[in-house]
Amino acid sequence: MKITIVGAGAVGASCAEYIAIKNFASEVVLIDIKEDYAEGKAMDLMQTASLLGFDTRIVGSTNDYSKTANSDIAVITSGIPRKPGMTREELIGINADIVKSVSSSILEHSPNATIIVVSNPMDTMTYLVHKSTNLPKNKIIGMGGALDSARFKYRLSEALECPASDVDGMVIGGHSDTGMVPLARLATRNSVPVSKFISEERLDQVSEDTKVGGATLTKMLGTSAWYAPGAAVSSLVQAIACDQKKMFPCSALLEGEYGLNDLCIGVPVILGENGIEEIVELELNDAEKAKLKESAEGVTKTNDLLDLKK
Ligand SMILES: NC(=O)C1=CN([C@@H]2O[C@H](COP(=O)(O)OP(=O)(O)OC[C@H]3O[C@@H](n4cnc5c(N)ncnc54)[C@H](O)[C@@H]3O)[C@@H](O)[C@H]2O)C=CC1
Ligand SMILES: O=C([O-])CC(=O)C(=O)O
Repeated sequence: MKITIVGAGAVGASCAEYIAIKNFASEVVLIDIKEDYAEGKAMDLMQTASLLGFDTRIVGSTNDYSKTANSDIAVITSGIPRKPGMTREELIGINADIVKSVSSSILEHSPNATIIVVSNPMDTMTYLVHKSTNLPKNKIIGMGGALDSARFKYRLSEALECPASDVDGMVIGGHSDTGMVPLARLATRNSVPVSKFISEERLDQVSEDTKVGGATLTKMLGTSAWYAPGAAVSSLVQAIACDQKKMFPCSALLEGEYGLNDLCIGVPVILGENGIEEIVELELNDAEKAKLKESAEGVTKTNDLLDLKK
Protein backbone atom coordinates (compact mmCIF):
# COMPACT_ATOMS: atom_id res chain seq x y z
CA MET A 1 0.00 0.00 0.00
CA LYS A 2 1.57 3.26 -1.19
CA ILE A 3 0.37 6.57 0.14
CA THR A 4 1.32 10.05 -1.06
CA ILE A 5 0.97 13.11 1.15
CA VAL A 6 1.26 16.43 -0.67
CA GLY A 7 2.42 19.19 1.68
CA ALA A 8 5.08 18.20 4.22
CA GLY A 9 4.04 20.95 6.63
CA ALA A 10 2.50 20.56 10.05
CA VAL A 11 -0.55 18.46 9.08
CA GLY A 12 1.16 16.45 6.31
CA ALA A 13 4.08 15.42 8.52
CA SER A 14 1.81 14.63 11.48
CA CYS A 15 -0.33 12.46 9.22
CA ALA A 16 2.78 10.64 7.90
CA GLU A 17 3.91 10.05 11.48
CA TYR A 18 0.60 8.49 12.58
CA ILE A 19 0.37 6.35 9.45
CA ALA A 20 3.90 5.05 10.09
CA ILE A 21 3.24 4.37 13.77
CA LYS A 22 0.13 2.36 12.85
CA ASN A 23 2.38 0.31 10.54
CA PHE A 24 -0.16 -0.65 7.86
CA ALA A 25 1.44 0.99 4.79
CA SER A 26 4.54 -0.13 2.92
CA GLU A 27 5.47 3.36 1.70
CA VAL A 28 4.58 6.97 2.38
CA VAL A 29 5.83 9.65 -0.04
CA LEU A 30 5.90 13.17 1.35
CA ILE A 31 6.11 15.85 -1.33
CA ASP A 32 6.46 19.64 -1.01
CA ILE A 33 7.53 22.58 -3.14
CA LYS A 34 10.03 23.85 -0.56
CA GLU A 35 13.49 22.60 -1.56
CA ASP A 36 14.65 19.69 0.64
CA TYR A 37 11.83 20.24 3.14
CA ALA A 38 9.95 16.96 2.53
CA GLU A 39 13.25 15.07 2.32
CA GLY A 40 14.21 16.52 5.71
CA LYS A 41 10.87 15.64 7.31
CA ALA A 42 11.07 12.12 5.84
CA MET A 43 14.60 11.62 7.18
CA ASP A 44 13.64 12.90 10.65
CA LEU A 45 10.60 10.58 10.71
CA MET A 46 12.64 7.59 9.45
CA GLN A 47 15.04 8.11 12.34
CA THR A 48 12.12 7.28 14.69
CA ALA A 49 11.51 3.88 13.00
CA SER A 50 13.84 1.86 15.23
CA LEU A 51 12.58 3.72 18.32
CA LEU A 52 8.90 3.31 17.53
CA GLY A 53 9.10 -0.06 15.77
CA PHE A 54 7.55 0.59 12.36
CA ASP A 55 8.52 -0.74 8.92
CA THR A 56 6.79 1.85 6.72
CA ARG A 57 9.30 3.50 4.38
CA ILE A 58 8.92 7.30 4.34
CA VAL A 59 10.36 9.04 1.29
CA GLY A 60 10.65 12.81 0.73
CA SER A 61 10.57 14.65 -2.58
CA THR A 62 10.80 18.25 -3.76
CA ASN A 63 7.97 18.43 -6.28
CA ASP A 64 9.04 15.29 -8.19
CA TYR A 65 5.75 13.48 -8.76
CA SER A 66 7.44 10.51 -10.45
CA LYS A 67 8.26 9.41 -6.88
CA THR A 68 4.53 9.26 -6.12
CA ALA A 69 3.74 6.95 -9.10
CA ASN A 70 1.10 4.28 -8.51
CA SER A 71 -0.01 5.54 -5.13
CA ASP A 72 -3.21 3.95 -3.85
CA ILE A 73 -4.20 6.94 -1.73
CA ALA A 74 -3.13 10.59 -1.97
CA VAL A 75 -3.71 13.18 0.74
CA ILE A 76 -3.70 16.89 -0.14
CA THR A 77 -2.50 19.10 2.72
CA SER A 78 -0.65 21.63 0.56
CA GLY A 79 -1.61 25.26 0.90
CA ILE A 80 -1.65 27.93 3.54
CA PRO A 81 -3.17 27.63 7.00
CA ARG A 82 -5.11 30.48 8.61
CA LYS A 83 -3.75 32.93 11.16
CA PRO A 84 -5.63 34.03 14.29
CA GLY A 85 -8.71 36.10 13.43
CA MET A 86 -9.10 34.62 9.92
CA THR A 87 -11.81 32.27 8.69
CA ARG A 88 -11.00 29.15 6.67
CA GLU A 89 -12.96 30.63 3.76
CA GLU A 90 -10.41 33.47 3.45
CA LEU A 91 -7.82 30.91 2.26
CA ILE A 92 -9.71 30.13 -0.96
CA GLY A 93 -7.79 32.56 -3.21
CA ILE A 94 -4.38 30.92 -2.71
CA ASN A 95 -5.39 27.35 -1.90
CA ALA A 96 -7.76 26.78 -4.85
CA ASP A 97 -4.95 27.12 -7.42
CA ILE A 98 -2.65 24.91 -5.33
CA VAL A 99 -5.26 22.16 -4.83
CA LYS A 100 -6.22 22.16 -8.50
CA SER A 101 -2.65 21.83 -9.80
CA VAL A 102 -1.66 19.31 -7.13
CA SER A 103 -4.64 17.02 -7.85
CA SER A 104 -3.80 17.05 -11.55
CA SER A 105 -0.13 16.16 -10.83
CA ILE A 106 -1.18 13.33 -8.51
CA LEU A 107 -3.50 11.79 -11.10
CA GLU A 108 -0.92 12.08 -13.88
CA HIS A 109 1.22 9.55 -11.99
CA SER A 110 -1.45 7.67 -10.01
CA PRO A 111 -4.63 7.62 -12.12
CA ASN A 112 -6.30 5.12 -9.77
CA ALA A 113 -5.59 6.95 -6.51
CA THR A 114 -8.27 7.81 -3.99
CA ILE A 115 -7.83 11.45 -2.97
CA ILE A 116 -8.36 12.80 0.55
CA VAL A 117 -8.62 16.60 0.62
CA VAL A 118 -7.53 18.44 3.76
CA SER A 119 -6.57 21.95 2.57
CA ASN A 120 -9.06 24.66 3.54
CA PRO A 121 -11.72 25.75 2.90
CA MET A 122 -11.98 21.96 2.78
CA ASP A 123 -15.57 21.38 1.54
CA THR A 124 -14.99 23.80 -1.32
CA MET A 125 -11.56 22.35 -2.11
CA THR A 126 -13.15 18.87 -2.23
CA TYR A 127 -15.81 20.19 -4.63
CA LEU A 128 -13.04 21.74 -6.74
CA VAL A 129 -11.29 18.36 -7.05
CA HIS A 130 -14.60 16.84 -8.23
CA LYS A 131 -15.06 19.60 -10.79
CA SER A 132 -11.49 19.58 -12.10
CA THR A 133 -10.78 15.83 -12.37
CA ASN A 134 -12.54 12.84 -13.90
CA LEU A 135 -12.31 10.71 -10.78
CA PRO A 136 -15.48 8.86 -9.79
CA LYS A 137 -17.24 10.45 -6.82
CA ASN A 138 -16.45 7.65 -4.38
CA LYS A 139 -12.73 8.38 -4.79
CA ILE A 140 -12.75 11.99 -3.58
CA ILE A 141 -13.15 12.46 0.16
CA GLY A 142 -12.90 15.60 2.27
CA MET A 143 -11.54 15.34 5.82
CA GLY A 144 -13.25 17.57 8.38
CA GLY A 145 -16.02 15.75 10.20
CA ALA A 146 -13.71 13.07 11.63
CA LEU A 147 -11.67 15.84 13.29
CA ASP A 148 -14.71 17.86 14.36
CA SER A 149 -16.26 14.71 15.89
CA ALA A 150 -13.04 13.97 17.81
CA ARG A 151 -13.18 17.52 19.18
CA PHE A 152 -16.86 17.05 20.04
CA LYS A 153 -15.99 13.89 21.99
CA TYR A 154 -13.17 15.75 23.74
CA ARG A 155 -15.55 18.53 24.81
CA LEU A 156 -18.21 16.00 25.86
CA SER A 157 -15.69 14.07 27.96
CA GLU A 158 -14.68 17.34 29.64
CA ALA A 159 -18.30 18.16 30.48
CA LEU A 160 -19.14 14.64 31.64
CA GLU A 161 -15.82 14.28 33.49
CA CYS A 162 -15.20 10.91 31.85
CA PRO A 163 -12.69 9.49 29.35
CA ALA A 164 -13.25 10.39 25.68
CA SER A 165 -13.40 6.63 24.97
CA ASP A 166 -16.62 6.51 27.04
CA VAL A 167 -18.49 8.90 24.74
CA ASP A 168 -19.71 8.77 21.17
CA GLY A 169 -20.86 11.65 19.02
CA MET A 170 -20.78 12.98 15.50
CA VAL A 171 -20.51 16.35 13.77
CA ILE A 172 -21.96 16.75 10.28
CA GLY A 173 -22.25 19.80 7.99
CA GLY A 174 -19.64 22.17 6.64
CA HIS A 175 -16.15 22.31 8.15
CA SER A 176 -16.43 25.98 9.16
CA ASP A 177 -16.75 28.03 12.34
CA THR A 178 -20.49 28.52 11.81
CA GLY A 179 -21.43 25.56 9.58
CA MET A 180 -20.71 22.56 11.80
CA VAL A 181 -23.73 20.66 13.09
CA PRO A 182 -22.82 18.69 16.25
CA LEU A 183 -25.53 16.04 16.68
CA ALA A 184 -25.93 16.55 20.44
CA ARG A 185 -29.28 14.72 20.53
CA LEU A 186 -27.58 11.52 19.33
CA ALA A 187 -24.45 11.76 21.51
CA THR A 188 -24.12 9.00 24.10
CA ARG A 189 -22.04 7.80 27.03
CA ASN A 190 -21.96 4.02 26.72
CA SER A 191 -25.30 4.05 24.86
CA VAL A 192 -26.98 6.40 27.39
CA PRO A 193 -27.96 9.80 25.93
CA VAL A 194 -25.55 12.45 27.28
CA SER A 195 -28.55 14.60 28.27
CA LYS A 196 -28.94 12.17 31.20
CA PHE A 197 -25.65 13.50 32.63
CA ILE A 198 -25.45 17.20 31.74
CA SER A 199 -27.90 20.10 31.43
CA GLU A 200 -29.19 21.38 28.11
CA GLU A 201 -27.23 24.63 28.66
CA ARG A 202 -23.98 22.72 29.21
CA LEU A 203 -24.64 20.59 26.13
CA ASP A 204 -25.24 23.76 24.07
CA GLN A 205 -21.90 25.09 25.32
CA VAL A 206 -20.18 21.83 24.29
CA SER A 207 -21.62 22.24 20.76
CA GLU A 208 -20.54 25.89 20.53
CA ASP A 209 -17.00 25.07 21.76
CA THR A 210 -16.82 22.24 19.20
CA LYS A 211 -17.79 24.51 16.30
CA VAL A 212 -14.98 26.97 17.05
CA GLY A 213 -12.50 24.18 17.88
CA GLY A 214 -10.16 25.08 15.01
CA ALA A 215 -10.36 28.85 15.65
CA THR A 216 -9.67 28.36 19.38
CA LEU A 217 -6.46 26.43 18.65
CA THR A 218 -5.42 28.86 15.91
CA LYS A 219 -5.62 31.70 18.44
CA MET A 220 -3.53 29.74 20.96
CA LEU A 221 -0.93 28.42 18.50
CA GLY A 222 -0.63 31.32 16.02
CA THR A 223 -1.36 28.85 13.20
CA SER A 224 -3.91 26.07 12.89
CA ALA A 225 -3.74 22.70 14.65
CA TRP A 226 -1.95 19.62 13.35
CA TYR A 227 -1.89 16.68 15.82
CA ALA A 228 -5.63 15.90 15.82
CA PRO A 229 -5.94 16.78 12.09
CA GLY A 230 -3.03 14.43 11.27
CA ALA A 231 -4.54 11.67 13.42
CA ALA A 232 -7.97 12.13 11.83
CA VAL A 233 -6.52 11.88 8.30
CA SER A 234 -4.52 8.79 9.26
CA SER A 235 -7.76 7.11 10.45
CA LEU A 236 -9.44 7.75 7.08
CA VAL A 237 -6.35 6.49 5.22
CA GLN A 238 -6.29 3.34 7.36
CA ALA A 239 -10.03 2.68 6.85
CA ILE A 240 -9.49 2.74 3.07
CA ALA A 241 -6.12 0.97 3.00
CA CYS A 242 -7.31 -1.83 5.29
CA ASP A 243 -10.85 -1.99 3.83
CA GLN A 244 -12.28 -1.47 7.31
CA LYS A 245 -15.83 -0.40 6.29
CA LYS A 246 -15.74 2.15 9.13
CA MET A 247 -18.16 5.05 9.41
CA PHE A 248 -16.85 8.62 9.55
CA PRO A 249 -18.48 11.92 8.74
CA CYS A 250 -16.63 13.06 5.58
CA SER A 251 -17.20 15.69 2.95
CA ALA A 252 -18.88 13.82 0.08
CA LEU A 253 -20.46 14.94 -3.17
CA LEU A 254 -24.21 14.88 -2.59
CA GLU A 255 -26.66 14.14 -5.38
CA GLY A 256 -29.99 14.29 -3.60
CA GLU A 257 -28.97 12.75 -0.27
CA TYR A 258 -30.27 14.85 2.63
CA GLY A 259 -32.21 16.84 0.02
CA LEU A 260 -28.94 18.46 -1.11
CA ASN A 261 -27.34 18.61 -4.54
CA ASP A 262 -24.12 19.66 -6.25
CA LEU A 263 -21.95 20.34 -3.22
CA CYS A 264 -19.56 18.52 -0.91
CA ILE A 265 -20.45 18.63 2.77
CA GLY A 266 -19.92 16.47 5.85
CA VAL A 267 -22.24 13.47 6.16
CA PRO A 268 -21.66 9.99 7.58
CA VAL A 269 -20.09 7.64 5.04
CA ILE A 270 -18.73 4.10 5.07
CA LEU A 271 -15.05 4.01 4.09
CA GLY A 272 -13.48 0.91 2.58
CA GLU A 273 -11.17 -0.11 -0.27
CA ASN A 274 -13.45 1.67 -2.76
CA GLY A 275 -13.29 4.95 -0.87
CA ILE A 276 -16.79 6.17 -0.05
CA GLU A 277 -18.77 2.91 -0.29
CA GLU A 278 -22.03 4.31 1.05
CA ILE A 279 -23.52 7.59 2.22
CA VAL A 280 -25.53 6.96 5.38
CA GLU A 281 -28.75 8.95 5.59
CA LEU A 282 -29.63 9.72 9.20
CA GLU A 283 -33.13 10.56 10.34
CA LEU A 284 -32.62 14.13 11.43
CA ASN A 285 -35.24 16.13 13.32
CA ASP A 286 -36.54 19.43 11.93
CA ALA A 287 -34.03 21.58 13.84
CA GLU A 288 -31.09 19.45 12.66
CA LYS A 289 -32.38 19.49 9.07
CA ALA A 290 -32.65 23.29 9.20
CA LYS A 291 -29.08 23.61 10.53
CA LEU A 292 -27.72 21.31 7.81
CA LYS A 293 -29.58 23.29 5.13
CA GLU A 294 -28.17 26.57 6.45
CA SER A 295 -24.69 25.03 6.56
CA ALA A 296 -25.09 23.85 2.93
CA GLU A 297 -26.08 27.38 1.89
CA GLY A 298 -22.83 28.65 3.42
CA VAL A 299 -20.74 26.02 1.60
CA THR A 300 -22.47 26.81 -1.71
CA LYS A 301 -21.74 30.52 -1.23
CA THR A 302 -18.03 29.70 -0.89
CA ASN A 303 -18.19 27.31 -3.88
CA ASP A 304 -19.60 30.18 -5.93
CA LEU A 305 -16.32 32.06 -5.40
CA LEU A 306 -14.46 29.38 -7.40
CA ASP A 307 -13.57 30.16 -10.99
CA LEU A 308 -14.34 26.73 -12.44
CA LYS A 309 -13.55 27.84 -16.00
CA LYS A 310 -9.86 28.52 -15.19
N1 LIG B 1 -9.61 19.86 6.89
C1 LIG B 1 -9.14 19.99 8.11
O1 LIG B 1 -9.72 19.50 9.08
C2 LIG B 1 -7.87 20.74 8.35
C3 LIG B 1 -7.31 21.48 7.34
N2 LIG B 1 -6.14 22.15 7.51
C4 LIG B 1 -5.61 22.85 6.35
O2 LIG B 1 -4.50 22.09 5.85
C5 LIG B 1 -3.61 22.96 5.16
C6 LIG B 1 -2.19 22.73 5.64
O3 LIG B 1 -2.03 23.15 6.98
P1 LIG B 1 -0.60 23.08 7.70
O4 LIG B 1 0.02 21.76 7.43
O5 LIG B 1 -0.78 23.53 9.07
O6 LIG B 1 0.21 24.20 6.86
P2 LIG B 1 1.80 24.29 6.66
O7 LIG B 1 2.08 25.68 6.19
O8 LIG B 1 2.50 23.79 7.86
O9 LIG B 1 2.08 23.26 5.48
C7 LIG B 1 1.62 23.44 4.18
C8 LIG B 1 2.71 22.94 3.25
O10 LIG B 1 2.20 22.98 1.91
C9 LIG B 1 3.33 23.26 1.06
N3 LIG B 1 2.88 23.67 -0.25
C10 LIG B 1 2.36 24.85 -0.65
N4 LIG B 1 2.09 24.82 -1.97
C11 LIG B 1 2.43 23.59 -2.41
C12 LIG B 1 2.37 22.94 -3.67
N5 LIG B 1 1.90 23.55 -4.74
N6 LIG B 1 2.80 21.67 -3.75
C13 LIG B 1 3.28 21.02 -2.67
N7 LIG B 1 3.37 21.59 -1.44
C14 LIG B 1 2.94 22.85 -1.32
C15 LIG B 1 4.09 24.33 1.83
O11 LIG B 1 5.43 24.47 1.36
C16 LIG B 1 3.98 23.81 3.26
O12 LIG B 1 5.11 23.04 3.62
C17 LIG B 1 -4.15 24.39 5.40
O13 LIG B 1 -4.89 24.82 4.30
C18 LIG B 1 -5.03 24.22 6.62
O14 LIG B 1 -6.04 25.20 6.69
C19 LIG B 1 -5.48 22.12 8.69
C20 LIG B 1 -5.99 21.39 9.76
C21 LIG B 1 -7.23 20.67 9.66
O1 LIG C 1 -8.90 25.74 11.96
C1 LIG C 1 -8.28 25.64 10.90
O2 LIG C 1 -8.09 26.58 10.10
C2 LIG C 1 -7.70 24.31 10.53
C3 LIG C 1 -8.79 23.34 10.60
O3 LIG C 1 -9.56 23.18 9.67
C4 LIG C 1 -9.06 22.74 11.90
O4 LIG C 1 -8.14 22.63 12.75
O5 LIG C 1 -10.21 22.36 12.11
